[in-house]
Amino acid sequence: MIPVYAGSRVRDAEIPLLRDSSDLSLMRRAADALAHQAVLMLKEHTGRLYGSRVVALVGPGNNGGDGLFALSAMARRGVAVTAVLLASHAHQEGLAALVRAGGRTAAAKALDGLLEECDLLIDAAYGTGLRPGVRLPAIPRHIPVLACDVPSGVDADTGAAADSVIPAERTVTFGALKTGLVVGAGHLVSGRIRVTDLGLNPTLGEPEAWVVQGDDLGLLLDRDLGWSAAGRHKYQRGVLGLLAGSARYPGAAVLSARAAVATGLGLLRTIVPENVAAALTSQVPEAVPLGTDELTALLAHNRRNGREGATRIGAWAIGPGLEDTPETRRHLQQILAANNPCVIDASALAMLEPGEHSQLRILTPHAGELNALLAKAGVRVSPRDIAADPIRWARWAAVAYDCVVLLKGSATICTAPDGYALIVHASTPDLATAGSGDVLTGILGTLLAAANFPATPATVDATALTHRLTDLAAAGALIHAHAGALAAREGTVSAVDLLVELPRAARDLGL
Ligand SMILES: NC(=O)C1=CN([C@@H]2O[C@H](COP(=O)(O)OP(=O)(O)OC[C@H]3O[C@@H](n4cnc5c(N)ncnc54)[C@H](O)[C@@H]3O)[C@@H](O)[C@H]2O)[C@@H](O)CC1
Ligand SMILES: Nc1ncnc2c1ncn2[C@@H]1O[C@H](COP(=O)(O)OP(=O)(O)O)[C@@H](O)[C@H]1O
Repeated sequence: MIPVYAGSRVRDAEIPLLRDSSDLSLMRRAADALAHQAVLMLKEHTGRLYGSRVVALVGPGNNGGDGLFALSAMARRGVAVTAVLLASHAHQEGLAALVRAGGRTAAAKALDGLLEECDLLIDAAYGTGLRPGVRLPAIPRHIPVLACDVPSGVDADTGAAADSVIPAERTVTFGALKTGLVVGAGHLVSGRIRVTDLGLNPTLGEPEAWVVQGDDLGLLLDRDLGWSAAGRHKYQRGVLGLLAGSARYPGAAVLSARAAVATGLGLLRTIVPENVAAALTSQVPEAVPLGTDELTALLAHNRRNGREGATRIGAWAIGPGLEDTPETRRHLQQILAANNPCVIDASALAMLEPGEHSQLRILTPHAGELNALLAKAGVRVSPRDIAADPIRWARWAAVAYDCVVLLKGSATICTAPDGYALIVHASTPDLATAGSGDVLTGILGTLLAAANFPATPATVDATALTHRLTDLAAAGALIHAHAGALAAREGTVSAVDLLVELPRAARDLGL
């Protein structure tokens, strides 16, 4: 797990250090790391170093200072370097170092001409000190860009990006991974990210969130708490109830059901409309239908005896393709009243009320659904606001609905009501395909069902419970992302391709 900090937090930690360190040692370390990555990129793109041409956009602050010191290091290695000064002033010591090393400076109006003969652009215009309203020069797409700390135009706190943002092939970031690089538009323009440690960690405090990766899966599932130990019988591997599907969206129920089974579920019980049942049975023979009367009896039994033992449903997956009818509302209310762990997706999200005390729920909205959830809770935001600061608004929804929220998008954000947040950011854009969310719901359902949550959560520390749910949500997103990566190797990715890759994805990640 990699800690992530708001860019302004890192800046606040850096500024006193920079002021106190007369030898500029921090800035030189940052610049050396930047120059190192620039050399790697030059070798990759041009196959040589000596005689290649590097231009840097240099802004008025310390970000520009990093760029100037990096250019001087490269000039000493035979690279022809030019600093394009975007403002009337630039970092003085950095400028002096550049001149000493034989580098050149140029005014902003010379940029277009310089770019015609440029092997690499270093973007050191603005970093964590960016204020809104910036206007940046357009860089032709064919020029490889290395961003210094943060791609210029990205808000390092939120991931919001200016229209003129300069997308980078790589970003070397200093001190810590910044929130703005892993969520929102910032995530889409940062390219490959390298973090250079500046020894700031003791002064940074609690991270804002954590980025999780495939090798974190074991930690997230917390095997000690009962995840799929070998030799368990099917009921212990997890029994999931699925409330999904409609005549209009019969495929959604099938996708969720198949995903749940492919992730290693013990037993699947399904409540789907009659006109979906036949298709479901033929495409998911593992599913065992659950009648309305049986549902009532089963939930009553759960209430009396807890969720342990044969045939007790341990968790629910609710929503994919569901139609809002009196019957589905009745089922939903019955299930929610039983307070089983559940993942709630798609149209079922619109059937929820804010403020219900329900820590065992994971809601899985995309940005549009999050917008609607927040509106219902009286929080007026636009989809643009959500795109500009997704962690903030996912947290608001987690508080308003008192449950865990998994916000889908190019980065997936999982957050608990107390703000604990995990980010899955390395997923392929190919996942953005119809039905992909239904697959995720099935995966999450299986993880919840197998996690053996205590039947009487009131006796368990509520925060620990929501953190465990958040961990499982992120684990599900990781498995989903890895299945997407495996499928993408063969070409475009459909939801069925994801299903095919799920068993391998689960095995690769050690599930
Ligand atoms: N403090 C330190 O020890 C270190 C700082 N580092 C660098 O320092 C950067 C932060 O430096 P700064 O705080 O100087 O911030 P920046 O260099 O990111 O930008 C601040 C400057 O840009 C101007 N500016 C901001 N927004 C503008 C806008 N919209 N239009 C026009 N001008 C605008 C400000 O007036 C100020 O002059 C980091 O991103 C990082 O690159 C690194 O060198 C690591 C070490
Ligand atoms: N640009 C993107 N890059 C990576 N993953 C994405 C991107 N856009 C969407 N996703 C992921 O694809 C899935 C789409 O889910 P959803 O929007 O519910 O689709 P559907 O309702 O069609 O099934 C989510 O897991 C989401 O995080």
